[in-house]
Amino acid sequence: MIHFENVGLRYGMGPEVLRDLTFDIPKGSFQFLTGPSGAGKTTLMRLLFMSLKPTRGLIRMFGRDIAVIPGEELPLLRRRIGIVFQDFRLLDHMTTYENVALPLRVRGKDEASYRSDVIELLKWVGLGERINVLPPVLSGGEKQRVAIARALIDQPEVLLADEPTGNVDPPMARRLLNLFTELNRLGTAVVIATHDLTLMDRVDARRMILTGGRLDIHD
Ligand SMILES: Nc1ncnc2c1ncn2[C@@H]1O[C@H](COP(=O)(O)OP(=O)(O)OP(=O)(O)O)[C@@H](O)[C@H]1O
Repeated sequence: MIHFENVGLRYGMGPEVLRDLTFDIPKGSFQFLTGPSGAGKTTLMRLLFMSLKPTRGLIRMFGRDIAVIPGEELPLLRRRIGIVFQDFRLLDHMTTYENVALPLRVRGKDEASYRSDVIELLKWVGLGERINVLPPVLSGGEKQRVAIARALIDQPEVLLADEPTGNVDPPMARRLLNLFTELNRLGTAVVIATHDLTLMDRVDARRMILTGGRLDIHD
């Protein structure tokens, strides 16, 4: 579903941050992306979301070479991907409920068809009491859970989550991990960037380890 071949990336005239990355993300697979701080995890997530283009090599997303995809088609391809950014990127003028419902609204779905699903998911991530508030009054951990709910609500083909448990306590981290494994069971390919070893030890999943811009994969 996603294919990288000899991919390299540098920012501006700087050194290569990612080097010679060759790997596949198969349909329905589950993988952790890990490595020391500054190794390039967020950069790789941005390549996977097509918000950065590689400076060399080939990337195929859903069978298409991203170098030749017209810019106006990218938003459509990105809709097949759920993403949790490290900085959450919630819309501050919309309530928790509206933020989570947004991907469904963008698709033109009728609110009556999804309202109860959105509320159920918000309850599952512990935000049942925060449904009608605006993001600026939420804590960091609450914002993170809204961002996760928004990424999951439409059962994307791929889920990319950058440190999705970085702001929550261990029981909530386990609960969120259960949500990711359940989504994966339903067919979504999941990529979770994390430093959290105890989290990784809970799932028998592929580990993609970035060190100094190079990738090692342990199946
Ligand atoms: N916009 C940018 N311009 C220039 N250099 C950048 C930019 N973003 C990241 N870098 C550099 O690229 C390297 C990889 O950064 P990246 O954020 O991808 O690492 P990371 O593994 O996600 O780190 P962390 O675990 O601390 O979040 C770092 O050396 C960083 O300084």
